[in-house]
Amino acid sequence: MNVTSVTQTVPKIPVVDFSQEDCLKPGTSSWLSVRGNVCRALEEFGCFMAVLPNKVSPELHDSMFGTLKELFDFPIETKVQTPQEKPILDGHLTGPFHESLATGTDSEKSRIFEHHFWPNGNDQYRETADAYRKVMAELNQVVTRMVFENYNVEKYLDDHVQSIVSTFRFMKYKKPEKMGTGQGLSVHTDKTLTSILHQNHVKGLEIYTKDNKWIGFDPLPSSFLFMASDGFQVWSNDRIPSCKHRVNLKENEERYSFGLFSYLKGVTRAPDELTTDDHPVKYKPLHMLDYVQFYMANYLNIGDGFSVKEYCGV
Ligand SMILES: O=C(O)CCC(=O)C(=O)O
Ligand SMILES: [Fe+2]
Repeated sequence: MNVTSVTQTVPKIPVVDFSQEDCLKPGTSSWLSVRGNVCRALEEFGCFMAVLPNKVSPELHDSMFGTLKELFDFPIETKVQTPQEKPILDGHLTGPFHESLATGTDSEKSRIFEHHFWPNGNDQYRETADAYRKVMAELNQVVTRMVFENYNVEKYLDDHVQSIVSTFRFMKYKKPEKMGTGQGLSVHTDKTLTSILHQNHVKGLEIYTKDNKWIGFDPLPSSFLFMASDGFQVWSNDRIPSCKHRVNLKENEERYSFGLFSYLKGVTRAPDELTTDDHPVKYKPLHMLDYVQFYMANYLNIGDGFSVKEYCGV
């Protein structure tokens, strides 16, 4: 009898290294090589781990998580009064295992958020949050440009970028009381265009692959998880899948994370170039801010797994 050895390959979240000089400069050879890696990863996984050691120092990382602990330690009365505007993308939210605090990213909203918690301001919070927000917004712009170039639709890039509106959201997860799949955040895709996440050392974020496997995100102090979300799936006419993920808490420590969640104002639709006879249009035009409000208002009935295909698929 022949014994055949079977090698099982465990998929891994693709890692894209942004440390090479010039890779953030369009047209350079390192830009083109990173662009290839980014676009392959997005089409295959809907996400990738971006490593930016030159942009995020361990000191910045530690300072941010120090200030986030202080933020979540405010009394619940202060947290629930976090300023919130319509359409609701900011403010305080709670779930059974986590809570989040979110602020708009423009300077006025950032100032109001900071002064809600610290009436005299807080330099550590402001400086670290600003530094992260800048790096994450730059990463968002760079990746968006790479994707538009990849599909030869750069002519739409400026209008697209001008319509992006973002929220900066901080999250704290309790220590798990018991082991359980999905404890933390259950399986979902984000109702955003893109989400960029950063976290402390406590693992738990997992992404779902095309071949039905869950893979864990192994963070580094200088890494972000870049996720394409529902809006990108609609825009790309299904070429880039919305990354399905969950938070599965297993470590006996509090987990902190934060993200830049970006939306497109107005209507999102695939460019004509991405809707062809052999790839016909898959979605009705999507008004993303209405979609988010619909999801939040109907959450109890439609649940976490509600997809953009159910909302506006043709
Ligand atoms: O905390 C994380 O790492 C993930 C958060 C998340 O998936 C979300 O807020 O939609
Ligand atoms: Fe998410």
